[in-house]
Amino acid sequence: MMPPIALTCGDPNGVGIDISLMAAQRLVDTPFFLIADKQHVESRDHNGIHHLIERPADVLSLPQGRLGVLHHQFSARPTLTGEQGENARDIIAVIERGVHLVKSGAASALCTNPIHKKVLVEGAGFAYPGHTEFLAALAGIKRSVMMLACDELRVVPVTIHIALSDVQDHLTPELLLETIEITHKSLIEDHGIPNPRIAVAGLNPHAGEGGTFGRSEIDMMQPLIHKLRAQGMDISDPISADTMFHAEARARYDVAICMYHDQALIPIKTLDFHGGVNVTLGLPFIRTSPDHGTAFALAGGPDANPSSLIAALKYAHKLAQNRKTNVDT
Ligand SMILES: NC(=O)c1ccc[n+]([C@@H]2O[C@H](COP(=O)([O-])OP(=O)(O)OC[C@H]3O[C@@H](n4cnc5c(N)ncnc54)[C@H](O)[C@@H]3O)[C@@H](O)[C@H]2O)c1
Ligand SMILES: N[C@H](C(=O)O)[C@H](O)COP(=O)(O)O
Repeated sequence: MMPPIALTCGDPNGVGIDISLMAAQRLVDTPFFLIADKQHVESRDHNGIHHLIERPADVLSLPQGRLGVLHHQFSARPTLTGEQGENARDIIAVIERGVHLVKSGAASALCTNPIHKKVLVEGAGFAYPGHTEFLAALAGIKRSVMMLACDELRVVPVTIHIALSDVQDHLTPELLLETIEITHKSLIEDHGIPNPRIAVAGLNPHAGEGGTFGRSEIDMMQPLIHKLRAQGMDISDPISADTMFHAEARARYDVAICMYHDQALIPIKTLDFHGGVNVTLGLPFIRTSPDHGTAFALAGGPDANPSSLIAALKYAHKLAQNRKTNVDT
């Protein structure tokens, strides 16, 4: 049997603990444990389903429907009123602990509940835009890639958490090349797609309209695409982003490489907000996350929907199985 998945609690003022409790009651055959402060979980567990564990493997002997909790001491009780900087260091430490467990083999994959970036920056001087870049640093690699996936679509933003006005400057051929290569490799090795069909979104309206509305497509993207195609990659010319996400267009590719955050995330969160999963590609370990954020207004109540977290745990389980199969064969 594979080790369980390590699930971090994220910001305890967000919905992470609530949806983790709900996921434990609904998920079958996907063992996971939550790293969180036991008092935080106790105060939100209205059905008495959590159970403290000493080590990850203990969760494998719990009855179905129980939530195994690996205690991590936090500085403060969540106020459930929004941003609270006091716990910022502990939130980061839980992510580090999750990574340690997955690197050591005690966990088969890492799944992360949402963090609030501003809370971590202001409360602990967090030096990363999000999990994606922090996990690359903890793994000791230069770059990781963010992909969001649902049944109908996979999208990769090349630039992520930067101001729209900075996108053009950050969009270099090196960044585009690294992003496409990491995505291509992961789709083959982790996702079992032997020859992934890659669609590339243009940066400008109408993909630049032949240079009329911008030249990034002609000067930066096209030469790189020609080179990759000559190497055998199934990759499109820059496509006008406004016409690449309807059903017939989506059927023509396995992943859409998008130039900035919202170009990628608006279509997928519109199509399937509650089924979307955020996956980090290029790491030596598996990491997934729900596609939503901390949803502070819903924390502590019954209204948060656990579907995206459940999808993320299933996705992590599937990728862990694929990696195990690759190693075994
Ligand atoms: N993986 C992550 O750590 C992650 C992902 C996205 C956003 N964030 C962070 O979350 C914070 C809040 O971001 P936001 O307000 O833009 O997005 P959000 O996803 O937290 O909320 C957007 C809307 O969706 C609703 N919503 C979110 N999750 C839901 C759920 N499980 N069930 C029902 N409704 C849900 C919210 O109530 C809100 O109306 C920001 O700091 C952002 O950076 C973190
Ligand atoms: N860009 C993601 C989203 O909007 O859903 C999100 O902020 C997650 O980022 P990390 O996984 O890097 O924390």
